[in-house]
Amino acid sequence: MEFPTFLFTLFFAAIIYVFFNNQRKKSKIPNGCIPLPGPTPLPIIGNLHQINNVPIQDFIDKFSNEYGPIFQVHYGAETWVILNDYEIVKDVLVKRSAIYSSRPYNDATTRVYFDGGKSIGFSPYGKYWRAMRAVSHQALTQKMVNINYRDIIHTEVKNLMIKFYNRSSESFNPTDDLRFFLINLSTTILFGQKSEKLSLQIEQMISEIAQILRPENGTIDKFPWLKYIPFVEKRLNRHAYKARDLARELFKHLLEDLRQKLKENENENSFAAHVLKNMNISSDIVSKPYEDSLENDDDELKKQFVFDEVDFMNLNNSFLIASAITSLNFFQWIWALLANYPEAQRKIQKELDECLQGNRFQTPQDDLKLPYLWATIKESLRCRTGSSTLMKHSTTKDDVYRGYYIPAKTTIMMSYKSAHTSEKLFERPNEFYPEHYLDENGQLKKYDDLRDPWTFGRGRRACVGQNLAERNLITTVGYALTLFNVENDYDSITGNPIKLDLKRVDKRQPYKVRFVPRPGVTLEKIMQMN
Ligand code: HEM
Repeated sequence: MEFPTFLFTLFFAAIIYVFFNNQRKKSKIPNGCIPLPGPTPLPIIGNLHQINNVPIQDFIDKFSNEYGPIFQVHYGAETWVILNDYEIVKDVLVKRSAIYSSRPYNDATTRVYFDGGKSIGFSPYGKYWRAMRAVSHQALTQKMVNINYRDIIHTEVKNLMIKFYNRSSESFNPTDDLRFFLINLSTTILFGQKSEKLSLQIEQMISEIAQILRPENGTIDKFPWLKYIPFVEKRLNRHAYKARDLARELFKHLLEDLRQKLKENENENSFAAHVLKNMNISSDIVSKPYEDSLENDDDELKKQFVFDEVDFMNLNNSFLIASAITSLNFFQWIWALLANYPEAQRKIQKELDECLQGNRFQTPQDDLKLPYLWATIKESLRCRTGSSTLMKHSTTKDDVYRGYYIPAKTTIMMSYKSAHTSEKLFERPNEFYPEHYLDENGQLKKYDDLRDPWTFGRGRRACVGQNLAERNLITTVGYALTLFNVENDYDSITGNPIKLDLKRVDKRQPYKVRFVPRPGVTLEKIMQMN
């Protein structure tokens, strides 16, 4: 068959397949259930004509007004059920988490980059994921973070502060310094090592993987038949293949180094060392997350899961990506926010000065004396999450929720906005107001499942690195405000500060701020402070 004829036949076959598939899905809705509302899809492209290139939050707002807080859209062959109400999101993530805690199978990320879902973040819900999660959790408890990683955080944050001090005569965009700070911090925590070469390799790998992580990316998920055309598949997944090759090379060396280090010192304390000691790794077995996670695996729960080396490397890789990308989002935002709100800085500095007397840095033991700092971190996470929706979830079996039929393997997208900007939950939902998290005595309010930021997720699949992430955020912002006033750039003619447009910062547009040393702060003093 000629190639164009082959393509045409394939295209035609795909139309028929999608058409019949849609009909089949419609007829499968059980009696008494309501079909999910949503814009009418066209054959093959679904709702792409209405949602492609539209910011996710914009179409969520638009369709929610029309169809309510639960609706579906079709990204080509992919169906997303969108939840845009915090009570519903909580129901699904917490009360019905046994059904809603899987991840959709994404061609570039799951199949190519993570070798068929061999990782914690992209594995299906089930036996494999539970075993991954247990190993990770052990290495990231509050206690482990404070005992094992706090010193590393202290050292790396102090180095960052020295960089900021050395640039204190200018206004600058801190993104590059922050990126390398986060990579160095992650590699030191994960593997007990850092170097410029390593940072550059990771930087390259992350920039490739970042191209495929956006929820709306994934042409092959929208048009699955494309993957049967070899050169098209290779081209569409080029970032995933490149990132995978870089990761394999990188982690192979890191694993060799780690094994060598453990021979020399079995008390090696890095995250990877801890995981390697607790993970049952065999060279004979090849785990297959999808097959290994089949339902009815309860009897197997007590048996220790057997992993392979790729699982180990991909677990560490997931942590690297998860920590570097999400934390960078936070840090790109927080300095702009603080520069625009000097009054919040003064309140934080007052409590830092009272607690530390200007001659040391804070430690986890000081946490209770720093409520305004904690409230500011929470409020900045509430005001800006870095993406409109949580990481995609997926259903493990059919469910009927509020009368709607939601079949197994449906992709579930949950919007942060419904909780973060709810007038029912917040006095000033659209303002930066750290007092949202303080009680009448100025103390941090007790954790509240609805009002606390949803930025780390909720339920079984919530961020497993939250303790580490929060320790890092609080330490970095606390150290910075102990040493500096974060100021807006000045207009060179009038000398007036230029207030930043936070909407542009939110869209990751570059901006500049100044880190102006506070009275008495010198390089020598920073070097001496512990
Ligand atoms: C500001 C920093 C961070 C934010 C905002 C953040 C946020 C999130 C969110 C929203 C999820 C998905 C929750 C869900 O699907 O319901 C997640 C998952 C995850 N995070 Fe984080 N994270 C941060 C830092 C970290 C760090 C430092 C680590 C590692 C040490 C980490 C490791 C992970 C992992 C492994 C998962 C996947 C969990 C799973 O699928 O079971 N994160 N994170």
